[in-house]
Amino acid sequence: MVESKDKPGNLPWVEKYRPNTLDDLISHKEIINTINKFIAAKQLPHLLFYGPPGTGKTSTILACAKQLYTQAQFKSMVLELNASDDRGIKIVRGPILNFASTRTIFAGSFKLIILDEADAMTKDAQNALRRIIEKYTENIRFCIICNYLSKIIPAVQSRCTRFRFAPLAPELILPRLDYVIQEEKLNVTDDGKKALMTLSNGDMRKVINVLQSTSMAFDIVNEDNVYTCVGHPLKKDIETIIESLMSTADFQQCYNEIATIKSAKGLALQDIITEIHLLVMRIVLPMTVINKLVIKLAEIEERLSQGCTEKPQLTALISAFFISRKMVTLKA
Ligand SMILES: Nc1ncnc2c1ncn2[C@@H]1O[C@H](COP(=O)(O)OP(=O)(O)OP(=O)(O)O)[C@@H](O)[C@H]1O
Repeated sequence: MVESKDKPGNLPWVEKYRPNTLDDLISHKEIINTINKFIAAKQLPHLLFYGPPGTGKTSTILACAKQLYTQAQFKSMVLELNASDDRGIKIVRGPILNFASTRTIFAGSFKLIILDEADAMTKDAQNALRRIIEKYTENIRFCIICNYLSKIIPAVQSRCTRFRFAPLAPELILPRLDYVIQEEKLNVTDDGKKALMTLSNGDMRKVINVLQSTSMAFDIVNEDNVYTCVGHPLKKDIETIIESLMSTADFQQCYNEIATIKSAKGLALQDIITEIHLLVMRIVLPMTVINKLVIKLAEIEERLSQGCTEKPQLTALISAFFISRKMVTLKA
């Protein structure tokens, strides 16, 4: 993995450590093997890559393009369109059609159009695209990249070979993370690495971005510093909040205690609910009470995701715990 050496030092680390070749990519070995075979046989079909962010979709097609074309050919043979470009029918009838309909000067080869974040394209634009995909197949190959397959019309899906990029497994992220740590000469603890991987949910971009910001803000990258850097609740904060919810007798006092932690650490109620949910199963309460509590937590989370303000939802959270405690005392 020598990809960082020839890139300028002021690049964000996600770009500095973007894989240059297909072999540098971690995970998705079956996909990479298949694509390598397509390239070797010079029979690349139209491609459709889908899956969650930061799993290597764009990196894969860029590495393929580097394998297919020399540096001098790259500019004239590859058209890359992403979210910053217009997503309507105009872009299909304009730049895409122009690029697809002009013949390549390199005999025997085809040009490549990379449509990144294609799920943002309008239905009209996608419908216009399907004719172009068919008509110019001899001259052009498309690589359509999206997060949500359902946003791509079936007609476009059926013209492409689909590959799903799953979230990256922690054991695959770890060697890559160690490599970046070693290259950047960082002081990272084991619990810091674990926190980076837990927060990222298999998104390598997030791992590298959070690593970069934490290492810039703190001398050492440990669990507490990682969570503090992204404003995610620390384990000990959640334990204090649960303790307060389970033992404080006075509603107002409980509200004040949680609101103080929230504002001192700049925490979002949604993150607090997610973390409480992970711990709530471990609280010793009768199953019927836990069931009701989990349903209430889900309702609060839903309201927050719909844009409700945090204050009433915090009181709803405290009420849910107070009702559960009341149910326990009534049962006893
Ligand atoms: N499989 C991988 N192997 C090595 N690095 C990776 C991999 N996936 C992602 N990365 C890192 O994350 C960064 C972002 O990856 P990339 O742009 O390929 O993700 P993506 O799947 O296209 O995401 P999005 O859907 O948000 O566009 C890369 O620059 C690279 O540093």
